[in-house]
Amino acid sequence: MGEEAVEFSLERAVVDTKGCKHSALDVGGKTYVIGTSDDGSKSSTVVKILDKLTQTWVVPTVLGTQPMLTNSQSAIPVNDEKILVIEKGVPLNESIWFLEIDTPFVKHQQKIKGMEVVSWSKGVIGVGQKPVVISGPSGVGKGTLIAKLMKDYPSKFGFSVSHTTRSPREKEIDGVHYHFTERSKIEKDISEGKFLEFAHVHGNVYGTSIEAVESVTDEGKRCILDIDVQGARSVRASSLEAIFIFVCPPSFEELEKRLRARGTETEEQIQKRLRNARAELDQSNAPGLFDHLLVNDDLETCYENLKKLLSLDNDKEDSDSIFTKEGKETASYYIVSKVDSEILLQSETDEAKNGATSSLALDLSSLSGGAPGRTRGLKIRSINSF
Ligand SMILES: Nc1ncnc2c1ncn2[C@@H]1O[C@H](COP(=O)(O)OP(=O)(O)OP(=O)(O)O)[C@@H](O)[C@H]1O
Ligand SMILES: Nc1nc2c(ncn2[C@@H]2O[C@H](COP(=O)(O)O)[C@@H](O)[C@H]2O)c(=O)[nH]1
Repeated sequence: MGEEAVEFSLERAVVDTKGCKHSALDVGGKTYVIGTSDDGSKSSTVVKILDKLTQTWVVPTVLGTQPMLTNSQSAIPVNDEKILVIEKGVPLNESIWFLEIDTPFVKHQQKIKGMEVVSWSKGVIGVGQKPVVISGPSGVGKGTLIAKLMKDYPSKFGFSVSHTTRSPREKEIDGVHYHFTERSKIEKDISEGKFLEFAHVHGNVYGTSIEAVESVTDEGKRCILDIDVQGARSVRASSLEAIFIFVCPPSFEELEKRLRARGTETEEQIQKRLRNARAELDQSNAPGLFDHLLVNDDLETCYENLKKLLSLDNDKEDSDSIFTKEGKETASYYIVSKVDSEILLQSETDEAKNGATSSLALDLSSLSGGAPGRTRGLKIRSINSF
């Protein structure tokens, strides 16, 4: 744990050290100082914590995708678990960040790392559609069904590109089908909290990075994950709200036939996959794990059933669009106050001062997700005056 003397003075909410603006906030028995450090060549975001009882400073391990707080920022505690930080001078939908200081994710990381941990989570306006987890034994046809979906609805769905330590098959492209990676690299990234889930599957490591899922949702698409049952279980236990579908074969014999006909595995690998398939099929009915079971007997029938589950017969517009319009503005906002679950923001820029959006209310009542991924569900509305 990095304890050190720091030259901050904490008399005001914003402290100015060596020309850099820092926000200092009291939450519980601690003071959190958030700002930038400039070593001359590049600036980076820093977080330091003062334990007010012992008067010791700690530099915590910082997880999550970090903001580049190159401009000044304003901050306010949302509750005992997180601090809202708004960076000034960038479009609103790029400027909202949460510093998680005592959420379940942060507590868990503190326990496993045995040190002070905080985590950044980017705030996103709107919720996006729930990702879809598709699981089932190797050879059942998950990839075939997903490929059909992506071909028919390229603007609606995006694939979560997993990382794996297995070797590429003929025609598999790095970055498209998988990120093919070294075991030491994936293990390092997992230990740094960059993965939503990972599992040892058929003798290799497979994992879904947080970025793989979040980048698809950021594009306004619904994310599809093709992962094994262990992975599905981990995602269920995570903060990601998703729909879980298990694809079953019509029979074990048919599964074996498909796996052999695919011709991508050695006999030894096929035997291993079939052994694992029995265990996966046993878990398909585990209470609270899968929302839907789909039998992939006739491919076209199964595909039609999958489309029904995903309501593709019902072409509703994404209701998020009504919340995202305001987020594109490049006004520079600062936090005025917190009223119930709303944060009131005031613009500093001239053009917004004269316009209808000089004041905004940021509604935090329906947040979802959170570190190590994005915090979604923010809503904003214009208000004329406070
Ligand atoms: N309904 C079906 N009837 C007959 N063959 C099928 C059907 N669905 C898929 N297949 C074939 O079965 C083989 C396995 O399918 P696929 O590769 O999609 O399985 P998978 O579940 O994605 O496997 P893995 O988990 O190993 O990636 C492929 O050759 C595919 O063409
Ligand atoms: N837990 C995870 N499982 C994954 C992931 N990506 C793929 N998989 C599963 O692995 C097996 C084998 O895949 P293959 O491409 O080698 O045939 C299959 O069941 C996939 O669903 C992942 O990121 N996490």
